[in-house]
Formats: sequence, C-alpha cells, structure tokens
Amino acid sequence: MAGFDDLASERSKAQFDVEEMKVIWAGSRHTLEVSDRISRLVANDPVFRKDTRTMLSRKDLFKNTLRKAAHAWKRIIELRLSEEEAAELRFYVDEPAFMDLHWGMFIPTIKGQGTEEQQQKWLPLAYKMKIIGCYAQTELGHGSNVQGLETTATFDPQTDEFIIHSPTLTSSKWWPGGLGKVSTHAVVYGRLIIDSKDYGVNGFIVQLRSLDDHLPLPGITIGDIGMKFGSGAYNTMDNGVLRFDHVRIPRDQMLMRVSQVTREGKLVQSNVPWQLVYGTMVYVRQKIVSDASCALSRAVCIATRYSAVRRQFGLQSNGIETQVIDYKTQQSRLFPLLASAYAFRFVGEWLKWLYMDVNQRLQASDFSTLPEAHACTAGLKSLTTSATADGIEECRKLCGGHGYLCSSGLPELFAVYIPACTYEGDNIVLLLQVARFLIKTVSQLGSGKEPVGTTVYMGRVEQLMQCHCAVQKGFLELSADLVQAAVAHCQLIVVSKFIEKLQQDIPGKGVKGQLEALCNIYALFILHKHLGDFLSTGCITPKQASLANAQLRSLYSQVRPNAIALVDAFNYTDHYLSSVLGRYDGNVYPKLYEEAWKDPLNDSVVPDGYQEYIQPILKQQLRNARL
Ligand SMILES: CCCCCCCCCC/C=C\CCCC(=O)SCCNC(=O)CCNC(=O)[C@H](O)C(C)(C)COP(=O)(O)OP(=O)(O)OC[C@H]1O[C@@H](n2cnc3c(N)ncnc32)[C@H](O)[C@@H]1OP(=O)(O)O
Ligand SMILES: Cc1cc2nc3c(=O)[nH]c(=O)nc-3n(C[C@H](O)[C@H](O)[C@H](O)COP(=O)(O)OP(=O)(O)OC[C@H]3O[C@@H](n4cnc5c(N)ncnc54)[C@H](O)[C@@H]3O)c2cc1C
Repeated sequence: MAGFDDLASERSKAQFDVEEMKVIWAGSRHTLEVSDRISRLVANDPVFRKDTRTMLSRKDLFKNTLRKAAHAWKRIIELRLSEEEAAELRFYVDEPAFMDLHWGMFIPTIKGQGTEEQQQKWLPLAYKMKIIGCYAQTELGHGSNVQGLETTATFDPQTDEFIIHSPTLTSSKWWPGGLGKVSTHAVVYGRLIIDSKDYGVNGFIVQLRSLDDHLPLPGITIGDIGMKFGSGAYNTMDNGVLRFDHVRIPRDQMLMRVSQVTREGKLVQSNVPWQLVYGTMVYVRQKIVSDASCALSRAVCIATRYSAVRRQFGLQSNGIETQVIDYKTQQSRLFPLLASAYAFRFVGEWLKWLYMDVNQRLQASDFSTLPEAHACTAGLKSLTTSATADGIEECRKLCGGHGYLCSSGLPELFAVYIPACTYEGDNIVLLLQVARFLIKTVSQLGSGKEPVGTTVYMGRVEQLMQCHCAVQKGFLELSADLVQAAVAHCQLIVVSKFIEKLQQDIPGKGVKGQLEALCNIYALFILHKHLGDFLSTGCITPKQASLANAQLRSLYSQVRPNAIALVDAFNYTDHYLSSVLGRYDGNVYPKLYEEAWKDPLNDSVVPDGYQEYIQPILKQQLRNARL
C-alpha cells in the first residue's frame, strides 16, 4: 500500500531515538504517560467523535458540544481524574467550549485576585461545577483599552452593595466565551465608583442566571453574539453579549486582593501592584504560547506525513514519481515550521516557569519581575500566535488541493486557531507593550546593566532600539518601527531558550543532534527572514548572510531523513489530528475517497433542487435546440 510503505520506509531512516524525543516533547516521562493514556481514552470514546462537526447546524453543533462537555465531566468524576488528567482530557476533546473559560480564566481569576475568604467561598463551588463561570472584560466598545471600559460598579453605602450597570450600548459586555448560553456567573470588569468618584477598573463576581431554571436574573440581558469565522470551528463556543440594568451584588463580591472597599465605602489599596488586576491575562498568555506549539505541531505533522506520501513529477528509474518532501522548495517552507514548533514548545516551558516564579515572588511581596513577566508573556503570545496562524495556512498550501478539504483537518484547525492573534490581547497592541518595556530597559542600560542573549540577535535588538527609540510620550505615540524591535526581542528570547534547552541533559541516541539542527534551522530561518534588519544594523556582513543561507540549506538535508520521526515524536493520535492526510498509516487515497461519500450531498444521486431549478433549464435548451 503506497502511503503506508512510504511512511514505513521513512520511519526506518530515523537517526535518533523517537521514544526519547517523545519524552522531550512531552516535558517528562510522567507527562508523556498521562497525555498518551488520556489522548487514547478520548480517541476511543465515540461521544468525542469530531468528523461530523462541519456538517451540523449551529444549534445541533452547540448541543453536541454541551453533550461532550457533560460526558467529559462524567468521565472525570467516574475515573477520578486528577486536575492534570482532566486538563489533558479537555485538551484532547479538542473543542472550544465554556469549560475552557471556566477552568482557564474564571477559576484562575478568583485565585489570583480574590482574598483568602473569597477563594474559600467561590473556589469549591467552581471546582465542583456547582457554578459555571466566564471572564467578562471586553465590551462592544472597548477590548484593548481596558481602562476605557464603561460598565460601572457603584458602591451603595445604604445597602452595602455594588450596583452593576451598563450605561451605554458600547458598555455591553461582548465576546466573553461561555457567556452567551451557559455560564451562571461571571467575573465582570467594571469601573469602581464610590461617592461619584471613579477609581478605575476592578473585577466583580456577578451571578447571571438562576441555578434552578437557568433563566437570566432580573436586570440581566444575555445572549450569543452570533456565528463566527468558518463552519464548525469556534462556533462550538457561546461567545456572548451581556447588559446590566442596575443589578445589585453584595460588597464582598468585588475581588479584593488588590484593593478593598470598607463598609464605610473607603477604598484601601493593599501592598500589591494594581497591575495584578491584569494578572489573569498574564496567566492565559503563557498558556497560549504552549497552545501555539500544539497547534503548529499538529499542522506540521499533517503536512509532513502527506508530503512524504504525495508523489508528483520527477519520474525515477524505478518508474515511481518523486515524493514532494524531496523538493527543496517544499523543505524550505516546511522545515522552518517544524523547527518553530519545537522552538515554541521550549519557550513555552520556560514561560510556564517564569509565570510560576513570578507568582512565588508575589507571595513574598517581591514584585520586581512582574514587568518582565508581562512583557515576555505579551510578546511571546503575539509572536507565537502570529507565526502559528501563518504556519497553519502554509501547511494547508503545502498539501495542495487536498489541504483545502475539511477531511484534511487543516481548514478547521486554521479557523479555530486564528482568533488567538486577537483574543487575550491583539498582537500589535501587545507588541507595543513590549516596546514600552524595551524603552524603559534601554533607558536603564546606562546604569551599567548589561543585556544578555546571543550576540547577533542581541545586537539586532539593540541597534533597532537605538534607531527607533525616541522619547515616547505614551502608549499611543509608539512608532511602528518599535514593533519591529519588539519582535526582534521576542525572537531573541525564543532562540536563547532553545539554546538553553540544548544545554540540559538530553538522553537518547541522536536526540540532541536533531534538536541542535532544529535550533539552527529556527535561528537561521529567522535571520534569513529578517536579513534586512541584520544587515542594516551591521550585525552581519553580506558574506556572512550568504554563508548562513548555505548552512540553512544543508540543515534541511540533515533533517530530511528524520522528518517523519520528528513529527511522530509529537505522539498525536489520528483522532486528535482529525486528518485523512496526516494519518499515522499514510493510507491517504482510499480514505480521501471514502470520506467524500460521507458528505450529505451524496445521500442522493440526483441532488435536491434538480427538478425545480435545473431540469427546466435543460428542457428549455432542449426545446430551443429542436426549433
Ligand atoms: C482548559 C485550560 C485552558 C487554559 C487557558 C487557555 C486558553 C486558551 C483559549 C482561550 C480563549 C479565549 C480567551 C480569550 C479571553 C480574552 O480575550 S480576555 C480579554 C483580554 N483582553 C486583553 O488582553 C486586553 C489587552 N489590553 C491590555 O492588556 C491593556 O489594556 C494594555 C496593556 C494594552 C494597556 O494597559 P493600560 O493600563 O491601559 O495602559 P498602560 O499604561 O499600557 O499599562 C499600565 C501599566 O500596567 C502595566 N501592565 C499592563 N498590562 C499588564 C499585565 N497584564 N500585567 C502586568 N502589568 C501590566 C504596563 O506595563 C504599565 O506599567 P508601567 O506604567 O509601564 O510600569
Ligand atoms: C474568539 C474570541 C474569544 C474571546 N474571548 C473573550 C473572553 O472570554 N473574555 C473577554 O473579556 N474578551 C474576549 N475576547 C475579546 C478579545 O479579548 C478582544 O477582541 C481583544 O482584546 C481585542 O480588542 P478589540 O476586539 O476591542 O480590538 P481593538 O482594540 O479595537 O483593535 C482593533 C484594531 O485596532 C488596533 N489598535 C487598537 N489599539 C491600538 C493602539 N493603541 N495602537 C495601535 N493599534 C491599535 C489593533 O491592533 C487592531 O488592529 C475574545 C475575542 C475573540 C475573537
């Protein structure tokens, strides 16, 4: 069987221990065991099938998502899964749903911004799913500009309550995931008003729906904001709209770790930086970086396996055409994405450590690394999601026409993934935050602080900052060129963390060698892509640029025999890949043909509508022809 033999032959060429590479990719033997076991549990459960998603109406699609979420929760309880195993199960169910925001934002917000008492009250309810929460920050009129939010939370000293209100149409909460049809509660971000004075944006826990009949509570208008990009895709998520008409909540439902409002209506600032109100966004951004490595590796796995199965032109002496993965143009498009997937995996590991380190420091009232954590999570979220969105589209193109079929898995992966460039912070807005951080850092460099990083990459950042760094008044005046410096800074971090990964103990025959090749491919690919920066800032000479290009091409040849094994190391099930082109067995053509007939359009040989619309035309033509 052609495809199967091709992939079997490719696997026999591997020059490294794939099982050890699986451990490196997973992060540890324990994590590999958990993800392997849970991914197969999901793959073997018919409730979690994904192949019909693009054929369902929005209402049927959403109802099926609720069915899957309920079944997932049931399995978590039945099997007594740990928090880690439950998160893996939600990940491999692979369907954006309210659970992501309940576990990924609502609970972390209460943990990060609630007092001990508030955590003791609300977390048990949330962990046991007695309430379902979402994160309601963005409004119809404001998303990036958090300080521009209009929802008000006015303290009423007569009743010891906050009055939550939507004063304008643009103050309607708009986009929060899980809000439209499912969540019973929300963390709502609004302007704290005490005695007519505006104290800026804070978080408030607000119940939205009755726990008895799920109807919206008095003063609450709530619904879904409508269909989003692509069929299936993110339409399994009920992104919602929410308006308040003077809804009253107890004073103790304002999240008060950062600021407290006393019974007398006095605002007391605690000793933590007010920016902790933004803390959930830092947490989610570091998660999104890891998600980027998953999404990109998934697309690369599909495109790499298909590129080894697909043969086109180049008839060889044995009468067989050439595998498209052997074309240098295919390699120059595909292998940098393979290298990027590994690079993002390792920078995501580091970012997770940085986030945990910042949190531990916060416990000790050490806020010194919070600005760097914000800049790194913002910048790396921006860099990795933009590269991943572009990379998934490139993988679709690498698969030719069949990449455009839903059965390839790539169109839906693209449609689900691309909002990552916008949610949790628009990517340009976040790069401007990095630029601000760099300006402040450069201004402090005079104090003898030396930047650290790989020379050529570091030089590029420094030079770009020198070129573009003017005294900026505020966020809005930052020049577009500074965004370039911000990107350069983030690419420096990615390369540096890949190099640091290689300095760790890496067991397994040939494993370190493959990672070194991928690290060099990533670094040289970025150098090639931004050659203008490196040359214009004098970081490299034209001769060096040409040597770098030659080295890059030679590295592609080094990776070529290992490409299939390198994507096998992601250890993805066919269920998770959900792609005829990316099947582990390479049995592409028979399965493509089989999938075609499953389309409802093929339920009848003569299509519905023929008699009404087509036959009259043909008959008329027939009559005309006889005249
Ligand atoms: C199953 C498990 C799942 C796990 C989770 C995975 C989830 C993956 C799928 C998720 C799907 C969807 C989720 C999407 C959810 C959302 O989209 S929530 C809404 C997100 N919204 C945003 O990100 C808004 C973006 N805007 C901002 O962040 C701020 O408004 C911005 C920083 C742009 C501007 O802040 P301002 O306060 O208006 O002004 P500045 O002067 O720039 O900042 C003031 C100072 O504060 C510092 N700062 C800013 N942000 C942060 C932060 N996040 N943390 C720490 N510090 C911050 C900034 O540096 C300034 O400091 P300085 O004065 O310079 O010292
Ligand atoms: C699928 C999805 C899920 C979401 N889930 C949630 C959720 O659960 N909870 C929640 O609260 N929100 C959620 N959001 C909203 C999301 O956080 C916002 O869309 C995001 O923060 C961007 O804000 P915005 O849409 O207002 O865009 P805007 O800020 O209006 O940006 C529009 C354009 O203007 C540019 N721009 C804006 N400001 C500047 C500036 N200062 N300088 C230069 N350019 C600028 C931007 O780069 C962008 O190109 C979700 C969004 C999506 C798409």
